[in-house]
Amino acid sequence: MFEYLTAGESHGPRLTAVIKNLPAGLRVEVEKINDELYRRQQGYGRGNRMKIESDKIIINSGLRHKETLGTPLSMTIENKDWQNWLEAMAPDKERGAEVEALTNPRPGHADLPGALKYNHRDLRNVLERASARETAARTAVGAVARQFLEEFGVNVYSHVVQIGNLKSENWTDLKAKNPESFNEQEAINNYFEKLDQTPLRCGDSTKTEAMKNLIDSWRANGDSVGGVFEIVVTGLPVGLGSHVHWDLKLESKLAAQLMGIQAIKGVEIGSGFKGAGLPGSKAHDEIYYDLNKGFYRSSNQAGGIEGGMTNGEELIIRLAMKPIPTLAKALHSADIISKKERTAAKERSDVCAVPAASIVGEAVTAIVLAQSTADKFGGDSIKEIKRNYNSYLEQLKKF
Ligand SMILES: Cc1cc2nc3c(=O)[nH]c(=O)nc-3n(C[C@H](O)[C@H](O)[C@H](O)COP(=O)(O)O)c2cc1C
Ligand SMILES: C=C(O[C@@H]1CC(C(=O)O)=C[C@@H](OP(=O)(O)O)[C@H]1O)C(=O)O
Repeated sequence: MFEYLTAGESHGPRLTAVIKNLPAGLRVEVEKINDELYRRQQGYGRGNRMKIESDKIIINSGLRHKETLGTPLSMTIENKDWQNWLEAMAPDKERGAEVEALTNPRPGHADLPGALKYNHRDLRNVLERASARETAARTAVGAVARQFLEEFGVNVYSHVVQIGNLKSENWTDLKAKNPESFNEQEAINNYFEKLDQTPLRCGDSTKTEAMKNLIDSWRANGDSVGGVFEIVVTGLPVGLGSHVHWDLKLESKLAAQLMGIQAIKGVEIGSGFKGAGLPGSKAHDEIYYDLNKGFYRSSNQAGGIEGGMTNGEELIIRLAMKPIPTLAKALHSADIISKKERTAAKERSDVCAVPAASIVGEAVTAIVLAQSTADKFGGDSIKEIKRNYNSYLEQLKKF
């Protein structure tokens, strides 16, 4: 379930997303999809393209009176910038003499390996699809997945924890500070990226302005900057994913799809790389039992996954994003036609897309979790899936 495809070039007419097999009877609010598209566009550090676009979803099939039909859900997002690229990106017109080929590849982008692999002599044939414009379509798919997950009380949050070398505390640090007085809902409200708030939400609000200033200084230098964001998921039941085969493990599904986001170069679950340096006595989450709560843990180093399965604790993921490859002070490159020394192409570009990517990270996480939930509880309608889910909860209660 929730298999999907996206299509579309960055400066083509529109982006398309098709979700192949959703359960019937799922309530989908178009406004909630638009909210996520809006959040993705807000991130601090973006370039001028975001002033042109104002992404809105168009539903083409699969939804009737706000409920899924169990048929393919197809959606499109118009590229407003298309109007400025009618000649350069025309699908069914011969190439005009005025359309210049782009021949100076950018280090760090798909330009050169893509041209060599696909035998293109115009780098635009590669970059148009490599572009993270595509993440708008994935965010729309994620927004549908989120609405499915909400039916099961699952919520996905994110915030920025590092810009350049400037770090802020993460969710695990925050919870460890005052475990006795920790109020989960209050912390969630204070900590995570929201629709109506600053476009760079860092849990440690004292660092938010410093992070923005850092992005501004990289922009002033004609440079770019990367960072790390953290995703936290609440409300997951025990047992999504499986230990029985490598490709059924929840981490392998999460890592594969999250690494599929443009410019993401590292995935960490729970204490991750830091955990590798801890003694075993400090690295694991001791098991307790309470008649009301059932089995629970006093810490969450595992980040909510043990043996490839959710263990009922919060899912905690951190993703490293490299600095944006297009630089105003362009890097050294070589022309693919003349083979002579040239500086890399410098198109209009973002300086930092870590806050924006955190929204894409939420969407992709929601997609993986919706897929895993549908795999475990199966069914053609949302009612059938819920029935299976509720009877599983009963089984856990009686365990
Ligand atoms: C939300 C988002 C916005 C991005 N904006 C830009 C940009 O404006 N300019 C650019 O060169 N790369 C940008 N990137 C990164 C490139 O798309 C990415 O580095 C490129 O496709 C090569 O893929 P790779 O970094 O995964 O190897 C962005 C990535 C994301 C997730
Ligand atoms: C369009 C989006 O991001 C784009 C991602 C991107 C890249 O190379 O990845 C390059 C830029 O495109 P342009 O050259 O048109 O300014 C970004 O604006 C978007 O996120 O919607």
